Amino acid sequence: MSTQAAASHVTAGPRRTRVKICGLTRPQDLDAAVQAGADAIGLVFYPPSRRCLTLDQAAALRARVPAFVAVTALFVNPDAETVDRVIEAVGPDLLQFHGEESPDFCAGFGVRHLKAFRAGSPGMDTADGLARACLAHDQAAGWLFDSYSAGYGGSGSSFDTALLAKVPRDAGMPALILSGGLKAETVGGQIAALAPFAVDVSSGVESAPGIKDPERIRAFMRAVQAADGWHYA
Ligand SMILES: O=C(O)c1ccccc1N[C@@H]1O[C@H](COP(=O)(O)O)[C@@H](O)[C@H]1O
Repeated sequence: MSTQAAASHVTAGPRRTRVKICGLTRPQDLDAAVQAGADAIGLVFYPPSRRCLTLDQAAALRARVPAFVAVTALFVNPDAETVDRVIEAVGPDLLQFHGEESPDFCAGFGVRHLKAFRAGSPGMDTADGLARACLAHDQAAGWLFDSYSAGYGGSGSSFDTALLAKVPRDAGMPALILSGGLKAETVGGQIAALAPFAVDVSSGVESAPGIKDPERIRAFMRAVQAADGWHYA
């Protein structure tokens, strides 16, 4: 192999798209996600959601999570006391904000956070508008893109990813996390087209809201690995 060919092989070699499985409510689902290789799991603290947990339920799930798997606590326009109580009782590695929270609010808890954006919502219905919204949240560890649908997320619906065209992708910027209606059948195409840092799924690996399906979790993980170019036996 020539030097040039070897260099291009190294540059174009397999990458690894991180995977977050969100909306876990049962220990067996958490175990299935961890065993399938999830990098992160999400616990929902938004009372209208059928995936919403009590502090005791969340603490019990959190206790099953092994080292090197990150735990995210998801909120929609919470008050600060609610976030503090979750941090105290559950000890999440990351907070995930899905509402209209301000940059200062998101950054005010001493825990790293993801800011979710509903792509297509007013002000975020053009590539420029969405990029502007992101840049206001430059203290986030990641920008998570979800669809604009009734409620605040977890709906299983997708969005026009052309809206992501102007989101900054430079090193040192918050990670681009693709979400919204992903499933095993579609995630590979999205990874090929957009090369997100991570993908986040909830409805697409469920048999009913809040009830994960272990085979759908495994199929999703296999689809991500195949898109990345990893081939496991
Ligand atoms: O899961 C929920 O119930 C939820 C409620 C409110 C805001 C966000 C929620 N979930 C997140 O939405 C995205 C997309 O989920 P889906 O795969 O389309 O179902 C994902 O980040 C969930 O964590």
